[in-house]
Amino acid sequence: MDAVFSVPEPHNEPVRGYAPGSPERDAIARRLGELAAERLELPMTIGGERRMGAGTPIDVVQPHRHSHVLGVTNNATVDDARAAVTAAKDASYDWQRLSFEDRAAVFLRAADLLAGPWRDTLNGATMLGQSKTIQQAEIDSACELVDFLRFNVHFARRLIAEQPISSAGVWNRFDHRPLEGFVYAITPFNFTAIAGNLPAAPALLGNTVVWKPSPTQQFSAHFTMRLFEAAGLPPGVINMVTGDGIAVSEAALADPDLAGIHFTGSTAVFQHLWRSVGENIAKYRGYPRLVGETGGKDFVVAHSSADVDALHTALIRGAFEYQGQKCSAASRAYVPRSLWEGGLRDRLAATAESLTYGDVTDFANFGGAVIDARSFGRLAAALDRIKNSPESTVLAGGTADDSEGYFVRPTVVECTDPTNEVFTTEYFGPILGVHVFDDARFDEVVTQAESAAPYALTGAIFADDRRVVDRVTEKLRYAAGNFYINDKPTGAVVGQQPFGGARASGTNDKAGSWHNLLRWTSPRTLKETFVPPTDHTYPHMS
Ligand SMILES: NC(=O)c1ccc[n+]([C@@H]2O[C@H](COP(=O)([O-])OP(=O)(O)OC[C@H]3O[C@@H](n4cnc5c(N)ncnc54)[C@H](O)[C@@H]3O)[C@@H](O)[C@H]2O)c1
Ligand SMILES: N[C@@H](CCC=O)C(=O)O
Repeated sequence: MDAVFSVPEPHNEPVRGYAPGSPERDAIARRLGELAAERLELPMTIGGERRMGAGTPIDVVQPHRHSHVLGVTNNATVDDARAAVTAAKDASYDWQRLSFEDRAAVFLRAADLLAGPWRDTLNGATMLGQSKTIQQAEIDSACELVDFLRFNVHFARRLIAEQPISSAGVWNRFDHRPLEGFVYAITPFNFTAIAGNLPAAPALLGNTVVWKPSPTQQFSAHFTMRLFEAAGLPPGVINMVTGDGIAVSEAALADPDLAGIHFTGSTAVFQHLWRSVGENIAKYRGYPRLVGETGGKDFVVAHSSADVDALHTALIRGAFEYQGQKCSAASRAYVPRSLWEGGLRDRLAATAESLTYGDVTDFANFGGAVIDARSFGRLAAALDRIKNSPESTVLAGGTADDSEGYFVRPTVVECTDPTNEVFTTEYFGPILGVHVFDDARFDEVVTQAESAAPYALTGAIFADDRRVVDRVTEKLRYAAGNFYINDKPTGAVVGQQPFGGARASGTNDKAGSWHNLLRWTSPRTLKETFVPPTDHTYPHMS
């Protein structure tokens, strides 16, 4: 077809409310019942074929009721990983020869399927497998994933429209090639949307991918893979391998055709991957692109002019939604004594104590469980250290119970030492550290908070005094990749607040924006001269 196509204008998928009596609530309740009743095989998908593999089996359970097994998956072996790499390479030529519009249509169709008939399946799987409430699942596995898919197409279309200028007699062009080789996408447990986006974004630009989801997200990853297939994704474009990823990395990181890593997860794992790439650098055909969005120790700084109601709500939602398991979660707060002793302390503690964490299929609950036994153990140990720290006072929570599910209570800790681990260590759970300061020390506290932790992901200032907003925004310019004024530091929306951080928080390539997509192309410049010169001399030579 000879045409320059425009792509549909993207819009953010509206968030459904699931209020009592609403049709969407009845529908998700039904689907949750069906999903919970199954005990699925959760296979790999390699070159379009499903395979369980011979690696060690892993039970995928409901974190809020760990005796309930949703499905069984297997650790991919080196052979499985090699098969996935081969399948990705084999599919590469045909996939990149398809027009951009054909590739875009697959992902636009996936977005519409997800917004419609697949919505309850992805939301239900995310609720059961990752212990998200319906609100937290809806903003993730439905809306954010739909947004990623639609906005990626819009941004990629703009990117490939980018062309150089041409002088008289010459036509210059940019060929936006996919990378030469395959992309290795490794995804975290906590966002179904991120897990879907990391393989999909490079694939949209013509790359083929080996995708390794987290074992604790495998239930919703399984349905995401089925969704891509239902949307017409050809075999081998995205190859999903399962399990802990150790054997997958052994094969993928040693392969000469590794062209890029698209990672989201902890800082330690990304640093390990980066080191391995460095050690293998002479083996590769090119320099692999390394894109990693990693940990955070996200702050809320309050000024005495702040609106206390707004601050209170932001701290509760920012710290305790999804059990604090967001890279963006508010985990350290700096609060002036006038606000703290003027009522915020007691109110924050009372609200935190009132939050109910439980079975997420009971829609009355505010949250669920933390993801697994490892996370529970890490958080329980942190709570023990906090309780033994003389500078710390636990004002709410501080307890954990894994008898039925991996439950950790929303915890508020007041700590006098701003260098204590509660202000520096990413716990990835519902623990909020609060440092209270005399109002006159505000600037000093902002300076300390700026680099108290190695991360620079998200942060917020609460103040009504505009001069303070201006001063702090400038002072904390490099302390967060996503900075919020009078709002919680979580809940970035695709297309509105492009997301990512720097320092130990990652390469800041802003998921869901053209900055990220740029990393998955390797442009070739074409210069065509219509009437080439036929005399090698220049005027100054005569
Ligand atoms: N900055 C962001 O945008 C962002 C978003 C979500 C989560 N996170 C971060 O992710 C972390 C929580 O997620 P998590 O617990 O899933 O992280 P994680 O680092 O434990 O695991 C991430 C992924 O890496 C895999 N993995 C671990 N070692 C591997 C290896 N050697 N080879 C291949 N794969 C390997 C895991 O199986 C998983 O799929 C937190 O630190 C959080 O801040 C960051
Ligand atoms: N983008 C999400 C966080 C992703 C990390 O877990 C937010 O803005 O809350």
